[in-house]
Amino acid sequence: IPSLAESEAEILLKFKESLENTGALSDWTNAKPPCNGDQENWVGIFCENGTVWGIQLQNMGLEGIIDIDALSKLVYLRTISFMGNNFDGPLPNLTRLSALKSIYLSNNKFSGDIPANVFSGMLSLKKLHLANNKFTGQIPEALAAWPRLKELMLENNDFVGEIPKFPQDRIKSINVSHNELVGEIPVSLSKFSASAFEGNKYLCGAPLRSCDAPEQPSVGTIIIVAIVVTAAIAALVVVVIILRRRKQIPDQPSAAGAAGDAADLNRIEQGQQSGSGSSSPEKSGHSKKSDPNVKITFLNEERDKFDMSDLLKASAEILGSGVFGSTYKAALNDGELMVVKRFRYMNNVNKEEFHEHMRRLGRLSHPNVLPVVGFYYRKEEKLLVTDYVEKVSLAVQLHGNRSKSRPCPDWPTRLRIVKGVARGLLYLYNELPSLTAPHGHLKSSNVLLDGSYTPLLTDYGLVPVVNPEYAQEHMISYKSPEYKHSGRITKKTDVWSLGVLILEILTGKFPSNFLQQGNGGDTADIASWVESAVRGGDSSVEIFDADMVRSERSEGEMMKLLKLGLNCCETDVELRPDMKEAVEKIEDVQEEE
Ligand SMILES: Nc1ncnc2c1ncn2[C@@H]1O[C@H](COP(=O)(O)OP(=O)(O)OP(=O)(O)O)[C@@H](O)[C@H]1O
Repeated sequence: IPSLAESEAEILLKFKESLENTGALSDWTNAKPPCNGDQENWVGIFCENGTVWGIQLQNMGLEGIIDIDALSKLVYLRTISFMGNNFDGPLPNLTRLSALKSIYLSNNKFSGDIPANVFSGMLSLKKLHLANNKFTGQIPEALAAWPRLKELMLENNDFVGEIPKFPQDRIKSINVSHNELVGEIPVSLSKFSASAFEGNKYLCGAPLRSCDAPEQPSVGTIIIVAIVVTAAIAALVVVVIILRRRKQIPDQPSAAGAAGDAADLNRIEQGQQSGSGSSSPEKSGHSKKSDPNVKITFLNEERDKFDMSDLLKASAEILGSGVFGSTYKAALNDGELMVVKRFRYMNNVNKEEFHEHMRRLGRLSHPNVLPVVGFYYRKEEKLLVTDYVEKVSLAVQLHGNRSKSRPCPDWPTRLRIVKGVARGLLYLYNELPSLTAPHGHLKSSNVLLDGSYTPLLTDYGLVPVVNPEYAQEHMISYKSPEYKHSGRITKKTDVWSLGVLILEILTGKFPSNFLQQGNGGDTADIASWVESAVRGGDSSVEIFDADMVRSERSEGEMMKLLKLGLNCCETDVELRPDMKEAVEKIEDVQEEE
């Protein structure tokens, strides 16, 4: 439509006039219209049928005024992104852009309160990204009423007050971390990970600490609480047994064991409370003891360098709560950061077998596998100790708050992450051949990234020790199509998890957001979504993460990896590559053609 295209050029040039530092927009001139059909002639413009449907001017050093009046004349405009520029002052009055589906204004210098009515009438709004600015005041309550709002990214601002009460299942992705929010997290948001809410000192409720729980226990307290609770239960069992004996009910087979347990637990409790926590390495093995009862077993002599009393005393900050329990970060005296993860529901094997399995895990050594440094064993609960990994998880990196120290990973970084994950997995396959799913719980929160974005796998090799019913309900392998169809996991189940992870990395979409029951009882998943988008000929802009910086010459390789991800997700296990083949194909993908 030439006349419309011309007028769009005029509108956009008018829009450019109020911007400053527009060096990056040098091809915005009258020499060519912004769109020819679906072809974009101007940088940062997305076209469809000769009209502009999107403007994405990211990381261009732009400042000045965003001319909403001009933008409101672009009748087909549905998405705007001005992320990563230097815009400041109050949020522009977006009310006139009522057809917008996505607004990305993160990583600027906007400030001030957001007027309550600024989004009024924006009934199509699906995604609102205002992270890493200096907004103040309340999060507008009206956002909770927008029928289509799915993604809300408000992290790293100075928002105050309570989080609006979003209806159940409306929001698919949220981050309000590092603000000044207070009060209880609405129940409708409690399913999101703690990282979406952390950094708000007075915010509480699931997935953060309960509103009346203390904030930072020490690691020692965590252990003591676990022991005391267990001891109390055991003592209760003993009392019941004694009472039953008095009534001359014949002994139950478990009585002696339970009484022994209780005595043992009481000893441990006393030992723990009076124990100095000083340590001396045990000559015959790699274990280190502080007293006869409470001991963390160290799995690697070279790492056997910190004193257990350091760890017990260290104040532990909760990092989040997963399906097995909470994970804590603890700083030792010398500043070294450790992570202690509590595991419940881990009684599938007896103590000796558990120790043996941990020793197997402790022997692993690969640049993409986070070693288990040590563990603490109680029948009812285990603690696993690992190093703290600086950039936290891939999940946080992909879906969490963005800042200078945590920028959105670009395509080369994402490809390196996929390759590292693949190498780590292949290593686990080679070293743990007896396990059906050597990882078993692969997902983006279990891929940690170090300072140079090297991925490190964690929570691997646990399927054999987790109680089967619990594993079936909660571990990633048991969400696979083959488990749903045949009740079995196979050697290709981790390949499926790898496929899902690849799709998540490329699309920037969180797989669990797709796990809702469809009408026919079918479970929608990220692979079906990607597959139908590819089949339907959706543009790469719509499929790949819009925030992922890449060059034009990388699109072909990105598509190659996407298709490989889909292949790994094949419902029919026969059609999936095995781990070795999958990794070989991943190694073939290049940054650019
Ligand atoms: N060693 C570590 N260093 C830094 N962050 C970690 C470390 N281990 C776990 N985390 C982070 O702590 C948070 C809580 O982890 P946790 O393992 O308890 O839950 P999860 O990974 O979300 O779920 P699951 O229990 O199913 O693995 C996650 O964001 C995770 O990425």
